[in-house]
Amino acid sequence: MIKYGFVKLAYPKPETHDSLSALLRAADVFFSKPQQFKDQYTFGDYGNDKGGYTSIGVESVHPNSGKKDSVQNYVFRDDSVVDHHNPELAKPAVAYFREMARLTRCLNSLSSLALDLPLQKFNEVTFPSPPSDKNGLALRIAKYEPVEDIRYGEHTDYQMFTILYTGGEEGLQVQLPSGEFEDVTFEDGFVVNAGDFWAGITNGRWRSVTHRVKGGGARIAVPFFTGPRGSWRVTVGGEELTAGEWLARRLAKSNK
Ligand SMILES: O=C(O)CCC(=O)C(=O)O
Ligand SMILES: [Fe+2]
Repeated sequence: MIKYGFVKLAYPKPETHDSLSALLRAADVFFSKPQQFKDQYTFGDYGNDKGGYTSIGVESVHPNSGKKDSVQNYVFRDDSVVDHHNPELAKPAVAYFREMARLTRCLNSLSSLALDLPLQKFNEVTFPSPPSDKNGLALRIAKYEPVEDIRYGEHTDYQMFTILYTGGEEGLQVQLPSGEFEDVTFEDGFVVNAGDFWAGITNGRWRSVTHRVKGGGARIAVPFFTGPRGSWRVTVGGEELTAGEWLARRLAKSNK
């Protein structure tokens, strides 16, 4: 986290891998459906509160590049309000979302220990009890087109952690402190990226890592984003604002 802004994490338990496999099978089926079928699950811009489908050529994740990414996505923002979603995808997605929420609790506690902070500090803001405003958790299932060009522009992730399944195929590249981009693959688990909030939380000790997806064969990746309730106050690049304001600002840019 200090030098590279990411770590590799082996599957914590077999159930995680099983629920991921079920999700990948359902995703394969969903993305192979006709465009008109998939479009009925679009509920707004990428990043909207209901989640759902975003077609190819909508997202533009590199801030200010204006270049559209060669990817289609399906997003779940919740593990309970799912009636509007594609049912075949929602079933395994909810199970996987819950696995990821459990893993998020572990990573949050581990972070507190590493930073010498109260053990439940990050869990209290990610999973407030009773639930107050919306947290930043989101499951993204991304199907990349087989193209030679960069398929997902360079960016940092917006919030706390990204627990990313990349499969064994090349695609993900992270920027090293030297400025070079290096291929990262990990078949037996997740790549966990640090997002934009950590630098403010740790006084600059942990950094968010710039990464992108290079060209290659068709590929599915499954990032799970973790983030606090929207009203939590954060500092990003010297500016103090709420987590929700920062997330909305970054998402708005990625829809341009
Ligand atoms: O597809 C990948 O490996 C990376 C995805 C990513 O960077 C993201 O969703 O923020
Ligand atoms: Fe990312």
